Amino acid sequence: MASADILTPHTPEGKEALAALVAHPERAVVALDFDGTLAPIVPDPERARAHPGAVPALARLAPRLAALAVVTGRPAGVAVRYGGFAGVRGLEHLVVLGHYGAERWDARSGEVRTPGAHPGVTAVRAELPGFLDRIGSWSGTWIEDKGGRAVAVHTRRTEDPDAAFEALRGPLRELADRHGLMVEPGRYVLELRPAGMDKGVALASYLREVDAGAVLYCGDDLGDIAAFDAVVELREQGLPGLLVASAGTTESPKELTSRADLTVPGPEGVVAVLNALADALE
Ligand SMILES: O=P(O)(O)OC[C@H]1O[C@H](O[C@H]2O[C@H](CO)[C@@H](O)[C@H](O)[C@H]2O)[C@H](O)[C@@H](O)[C@@H]1O
Repeated sequence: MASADILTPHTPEGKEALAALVAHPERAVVALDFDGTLAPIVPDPERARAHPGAVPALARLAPRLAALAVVTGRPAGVAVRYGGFAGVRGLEHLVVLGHYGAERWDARSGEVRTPGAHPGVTAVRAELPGFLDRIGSWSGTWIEDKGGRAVAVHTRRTEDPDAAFEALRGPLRELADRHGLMVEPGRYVLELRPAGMDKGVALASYLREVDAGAVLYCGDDLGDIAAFDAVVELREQGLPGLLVASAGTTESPKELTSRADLTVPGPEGVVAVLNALADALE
């Protein structure tokens, strides 16, 4: 992929934000989602790993920026492990906002700050296997235990992931309601987690914290729409923002791609964008 060509937003807002980012990288924040953006989608969520070009590209870019963040639905520590983000030269100031922003890992300290287990999640973790048996969920439906802050039910490995996903929506909503949780839908995954935090709230608060002068946000899934919306709102208040969708498969949600200033083909395209930006800043 030709390096400079990929970094070509098609909207005036995107072009303006890219110009602001290149003019003052020392005030800019680059924030990216993990699965589907930095890591290719794979059938087994425990085998997801960052694209081999992702960490080198992030490490090239980070020293030129005000801040670099990964904003993910994963527990922060899991994203750090699967991403290979710890102890990397150039990523000494990386921040990973996990569980949609409820958790935070700082490369500086190497520690995760977490609000601890939520009683509703604890109850659902215990109830879920029996619940899925009782409702007769599709064979291949898989529970991802994400610790005390969320539990996810995946249908990618069933015979008909769409049908299995649709069949689960109603029952899981009812289960979540009963335990004071919300259902976060994603790419063949329905996640039960506490309300009150999303990637938009997390991103906006982080941008305020570092006094960002411009932002690039890149994501691939429904959970990233809150971050896209936050950037659109901040743009209206004068903060230049570039929205990048990691897409190119039939799974890419239109609600996300239609809001993007730039759409690139999956993690490979994201790595190309990061390298093109690093080239522009060098
Ligand atoms: O916010 P993200 O970093 O994008 O995390 C969202 C969810 O991603 C993971 O599931 C997705 O990726 C899996 C591995 O490629 C794939 O098998 C699955 O179908 C996708 O939905 C993760 O397992 C979830 O916990 C995250 O919430």
